[in-house]
Amino acid sequence: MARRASASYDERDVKVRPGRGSRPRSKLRPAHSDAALGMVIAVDRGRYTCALADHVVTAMTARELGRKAVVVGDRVRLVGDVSGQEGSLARIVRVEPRSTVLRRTADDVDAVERVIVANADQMVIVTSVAEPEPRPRLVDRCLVAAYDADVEPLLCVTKADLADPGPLLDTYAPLHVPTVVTNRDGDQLAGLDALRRRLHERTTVLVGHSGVGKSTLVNALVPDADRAIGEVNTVTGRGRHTSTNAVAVALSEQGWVIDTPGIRSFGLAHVDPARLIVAFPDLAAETADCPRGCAHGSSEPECALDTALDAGRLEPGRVTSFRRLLASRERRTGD
Ligand SMILES: Nc1nc2c(ncn2[C@@H]2O[C@H](COP(=O)(O)OP(=O)(O)OP(=O)(O)O)[C@@H](O)[C@H]2O)c(=O)[nH]1
Ligand SMILES: [Zn+2]
Repeated sequence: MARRASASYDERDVKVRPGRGSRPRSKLRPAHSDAALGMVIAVDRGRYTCALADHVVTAMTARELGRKAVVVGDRVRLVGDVSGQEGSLARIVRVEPRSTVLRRTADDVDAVERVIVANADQMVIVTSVAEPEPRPRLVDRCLVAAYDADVEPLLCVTKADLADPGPLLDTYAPLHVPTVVTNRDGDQLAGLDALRRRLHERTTVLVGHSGVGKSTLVNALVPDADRAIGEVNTVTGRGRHTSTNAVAVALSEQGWVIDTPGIRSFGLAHVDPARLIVAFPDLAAETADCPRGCAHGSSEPECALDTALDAGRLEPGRVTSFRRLLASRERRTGD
């Protein structure tokens, strides 16, 4: 299925700072202070599709940016031909400071971090009740990444027409993560209104395993998403978007939803192992009774997680998920 972006965004979504025309240019502050502000909505082989106030332009990065990665969600300053006309190419001369950075590594020991999106304030973790089966450990990893990046998580359980979402919801109930359930009903998607309310005026990144229904959600939320991506592709002249990249789509309600390609794993080499527990609040509550310095791993002699397990206060699967993640991360430091 084609990845998509929107050419029909709302100009209120792109916040333009007041001009600085009256201020003299200092030597330290180079030119381009009058550069147009845009948001990167798609990246494809060195070409950046950027949404300006009322049109979309294709851009490349200027040499002065160096090797700094520019990703979907970035607010950038553009110079050159910003008309967006066919064949035009603008230059990105600056990346504005990011409010959030969502990262991922190939595995838990990989030193190379990949920034998935910038400036997202919400992460919708999409998981289907069936086809494909839920992968709780992938969900846990997404939660870790969300908390680490200071991005608010939301769980979206899809395909509730195929199986009862109850057990999956029960698993995550103790986490107090907001949850939305959707299902196919004829050729419609039910449950969208609750999701729409959660997306209002926010920049939301959708993550999840391949096939869970992310693109289906985006298409249902933004009825012209497919047409919009077609327009972007005409601009870049590169045909269909590769499914290896994230794409931002503007919501008519204001806000952005960023579709990302399906993932099999979510490497967390960049996350401090001591912070993993933050994504497991149900477990964290039990660790108050741990001895000082307890890392809560399976080899800890007096970890309160074991006491809680024995007493039946915790679901074994939750503790296993946490400890597997912890062990996987600790391998890196050789502990
Ligand atoms: N039964 C049912 N099928 C659904 C539902 N939502 C999506 N699907 C189907 O699930 C399949 C995968 O949906 P996609 O939206 O392409 O999934 P995706 O998460 O975008 O997958 P990737 O692009 O690989 O990451 C498609 O055949 C959809 O028609 C649903 O609520 N119920
Ligand atoms: Zn412990």
